[in-house]
Amino acid sequence: MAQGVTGRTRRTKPKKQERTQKRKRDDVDAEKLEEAVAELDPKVAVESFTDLPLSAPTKAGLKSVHFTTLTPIQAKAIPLALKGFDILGAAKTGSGKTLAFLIPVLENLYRAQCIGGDAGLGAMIISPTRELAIQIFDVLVKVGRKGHLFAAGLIIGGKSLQEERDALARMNIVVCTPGRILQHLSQTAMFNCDNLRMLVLDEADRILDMGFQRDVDAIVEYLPKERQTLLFSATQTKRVSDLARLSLQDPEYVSTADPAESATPKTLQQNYIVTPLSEKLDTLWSFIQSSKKSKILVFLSSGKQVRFVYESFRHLQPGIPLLHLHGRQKQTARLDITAKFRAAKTSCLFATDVVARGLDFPAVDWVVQVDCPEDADTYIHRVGRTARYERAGRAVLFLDPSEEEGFLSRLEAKKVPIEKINVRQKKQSSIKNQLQNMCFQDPTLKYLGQKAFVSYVRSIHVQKDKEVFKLGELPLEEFAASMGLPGAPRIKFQKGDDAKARKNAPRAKLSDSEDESGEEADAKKQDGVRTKYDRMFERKNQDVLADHYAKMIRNDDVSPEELNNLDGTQAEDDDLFSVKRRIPVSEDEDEDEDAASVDGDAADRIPAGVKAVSIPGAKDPIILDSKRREKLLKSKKKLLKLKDKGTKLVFDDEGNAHQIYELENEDDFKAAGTAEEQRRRFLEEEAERVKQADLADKALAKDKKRAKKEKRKERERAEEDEEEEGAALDDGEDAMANFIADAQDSDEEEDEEPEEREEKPAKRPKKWFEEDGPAMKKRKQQTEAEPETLEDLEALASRMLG
Ligand SMILES: Nc1ncnc2c1ncn2[C@@H]1O[C@H](COP(=O)(O)OP(=O)(O)OP(=O)(O)O)[C@@H](O)[C@H]1O
Repeated sequence: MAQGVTGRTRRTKPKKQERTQKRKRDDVDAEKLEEAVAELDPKVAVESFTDLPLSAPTKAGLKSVHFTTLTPIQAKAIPLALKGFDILGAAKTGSGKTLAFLIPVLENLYRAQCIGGDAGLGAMIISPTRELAIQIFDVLVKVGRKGHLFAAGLIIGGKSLQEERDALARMNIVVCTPGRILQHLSQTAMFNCDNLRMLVLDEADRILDMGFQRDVDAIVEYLPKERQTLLFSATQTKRVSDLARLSLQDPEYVSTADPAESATPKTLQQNYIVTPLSEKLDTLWSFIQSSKKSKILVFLSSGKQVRFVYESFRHLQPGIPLLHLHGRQKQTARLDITAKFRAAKTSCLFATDVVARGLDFPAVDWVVQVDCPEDADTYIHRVGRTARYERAGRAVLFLDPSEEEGFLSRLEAKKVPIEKINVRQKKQSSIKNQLQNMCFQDPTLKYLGQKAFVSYVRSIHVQKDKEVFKLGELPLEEFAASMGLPGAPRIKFQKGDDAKARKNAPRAKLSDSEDESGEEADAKKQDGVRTKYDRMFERKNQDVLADHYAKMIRNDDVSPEELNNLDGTQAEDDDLFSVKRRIPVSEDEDEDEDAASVDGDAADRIPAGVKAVSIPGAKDPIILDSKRREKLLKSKKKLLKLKDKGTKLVFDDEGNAHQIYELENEDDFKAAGTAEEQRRRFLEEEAERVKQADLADKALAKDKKRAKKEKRKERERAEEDEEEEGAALDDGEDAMANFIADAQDSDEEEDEEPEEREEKPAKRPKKWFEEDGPAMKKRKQQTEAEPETLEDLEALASRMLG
């Protein structure tokens, strides 16, 4: 089959003459198949693909992927779909629904000889997420590549409209996401779907729900009414209104689920634990610690939660490769991460519901739901990422005591067999102090934590099921403390906030709203009025975060050690995830001569082609990737900064050095209380110190704001005085005077408040993580670059599609 990836159709070899001959043979085949399909009795059970009237290329494709027996949903749905019925297909997660619609798509278009550029678009397959669309496309290519001549492509965005447009014009089968295909339908003059024969909605209930409602209704308007429609999902919609929207004609409801049975696979073991919100992170950490040799998928409620948990756990070096995925990452990063998780033997992926549906990650051992899903259907899809197609798997759900009763009743209604288990107290460890320490030392992590907190609370606020999600009963202060935050950030809720609409909003839009909401935590005034200063403060923080995150996503999604692990060579646990800090360099100081050489160990970590020198006493070698760094070596004063500060030691009578604490008098130590008391006191003091530092930060910001306000008032007063004086001037002079005053004002404003300008945040000194040397640039090019050309994307997709 000819395949195109996000923007162009790519044809496989057969030369023109061979193709024409093949088309003739196919015509004959198609006619024979048509007769065979007409005679096919869908009530007669079929077991093997060879029992079905399928074309030779499809049979060969199935053989090449070693599929011989049909799964129950395939056995029921394929014969009906071949005969042209509209279908509502429902079967458990991992039961083979993808082929249940792909085989009929290939076959029905084949029999109709809807092949080649002139035939036009014959089938449209819509998926709710890009990842799932790619996976469907992957299966289509695998099954269709043994001799089918269709042109198939992916339209999921991440590519210029023009390139996608050109490709669409030649496609016979398109796999797409709703938003992007609608964009083409409404903006591409030459794109028409008059010949469309089949519409398929995978995860149909999701596509038909509130979030995609408008897009889907608009898409359907462009499609011919006379067509075959196939809807598939593990949690199927049967709402008449939904079916009417799609103009389904007497659809056949095909389900393999026994109504008395659960919609979850039998091979899945499901448990829940009750853990207060404030202990969730501790429980998750302890869980990961006890499952280091597993492949784990952890669901959290928002991208910000995912980012915070991933970043903080990474710093804590859990001894298992960590990955994270959410809808606001760039497409290339998302594809890369799904590919890595697919290939991994042991790994822990923190993700939002962007991977809850349809994705077929092989051999996931555990699905952990740290944040309660919005409803039972989401629960079913999430746990469905494990125990796929006859394999075993385990799922565990964390519930706050306030959620337990409500959510269990929702699961019971869906007959989900779930049992309570308790956490072994011996295995439970707390990371609260480490998180507190990390947030204190690293403001970026603190901001992330605050954003994560706010987004979590918002996600609870917007939940529709108030019997499960009771914001008032959640221990929010304790939750903030458990994340290492010095207090619970203040939150202002927006009216009419629609979680699903936000979920489906384009990435760019989302990041706007996200940034706005996130920073409310610190920056919004109690009366809700946002000043220029507030905006400036928000912008600065976003700036730090955005850059920091961009870098982390580009460089550190998987550390080299993690990559090793993914390759199967397990590194030492305690070597995992070390964060390599960059060496800070200040610009202006005296210079002097000094130099050194690289030590062997450090040299291993330096990319080939980059010069590096080590400084005696300094932890890391300096990478000579710029003139500035070379200059640095000439300044003794600067070099001093790079050396270790040293440790204070005390010498005993024999002249032996000791750490200070070693020489503390035992009686003194005992007098200060038990070790546990001292530890608790120390932690309390430290927590207080963090709180005070935070208050001081806020007070400072307040003072600055007041000073600025004063200045502005003074200036306004001066302007008023000037205006009064200038009133005596004649008209011409007056206009000129005003003009000059305006110009001066704007200059002044620039000098005084440059950071208040909306367009560009003030340039700030580079941080340790913002090195921009050649090595970095090269790495950036390799890892972060949004694919600019079609070839980039094709290369990427071909990696995905194997
Ligand atoms: N006939 C078959 N024989 C063997 N394996 C199959 C067959 N059909 C599908 N599979 C395998 O079963 C797994 C699950 O299939 P698929 O992803 O289509 O499930 P699904 O029902 O769509 O799941 P979900 O509800 O999560 O989307 C895949 O790994 C697929 O390769």
